[in-house]
Amino acid sequence: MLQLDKVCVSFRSERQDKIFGHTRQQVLFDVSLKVKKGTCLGILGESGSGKSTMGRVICGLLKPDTGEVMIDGTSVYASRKGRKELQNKLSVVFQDYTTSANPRFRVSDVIKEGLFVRQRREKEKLQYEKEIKKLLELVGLSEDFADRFPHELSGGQLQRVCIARAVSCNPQIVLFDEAISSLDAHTQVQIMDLLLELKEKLQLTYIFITHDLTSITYLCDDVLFLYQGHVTEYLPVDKISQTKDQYARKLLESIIVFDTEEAKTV
Ligand SMILES: Nc1ncnc2c1ncn2[C@@H]1O[C@H](COP(=O)(O)OP(=O)(O)OP(=O)(O)O)[C@@H](O)[C@H]1O
Repeated sequence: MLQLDKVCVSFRSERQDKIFGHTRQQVLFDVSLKVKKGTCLGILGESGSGKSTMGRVICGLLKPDTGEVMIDGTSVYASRKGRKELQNKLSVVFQDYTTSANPRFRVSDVIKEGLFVRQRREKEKLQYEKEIKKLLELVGLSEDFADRFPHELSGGQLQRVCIARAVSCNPQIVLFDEAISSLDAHTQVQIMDLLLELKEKLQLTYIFITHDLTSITYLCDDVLFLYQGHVTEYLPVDKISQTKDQYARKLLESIIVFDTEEAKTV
């Protein structure tokens, strides 16, 4: 359903040795991937590996230098129709829930942002109050939250509201860019359980960008390892232990406790 084919991205950077000179720094090199309907693809890489750049390309915000992004057979960047198609089908949840929800909006207004999109697209008059109550319930919040402001919510609760906004416009795909990284470990697990539940209930497809391998193994079907802008490994999560890629192995070794003689004597 969503496909990237040999995507390359570079940014202009100023040259230190010339007053008016500039070069281009390449950030993504021939990145290709395919997200199958109803699955969750994890994109894993350390800081600066190009994950968010890839996220921006996927959600239609950054046109690649070369390569193609396709949604259901339509090229996203070739025409306005392609971008529209993507906007209709994809929602995004960002890491920074505090800035992605307007602090002057009540929770009901935050969720309404997504409902407006749905109403415009489906040309159908929505009953906002009823829809907001339904969406709050869907993400595990009571209807009393509708009148609160973002600063009156915990991080986990506010991220639930952002998730409600993301699904309120009936997307097919949701892209999560480090969406649980700022939460404490316990809340992370609760949100991941919610995401698994929503994926089933609403038949969603996920793209989950993170630097955390544990959340990939909890949520994802496939994983793509990104290292300095290159895809170094791309495989099903249940085959992850078979990877020969050095970078992937290094990450795996950081979370797997090996049964060594040394460990036994401790
Ligand atoms: N708009 C931009 N202009 C110039 N360089 C950029 C721009 N956006 C990103 N970069 C550079 O691209 C590289 C990859 O950045 P990106 O934010 O995609 O990495 P990341 O893997 O998401 O890192 P993090 O996990 O720390 O957010 C970095 O070297 C960054 O400085």
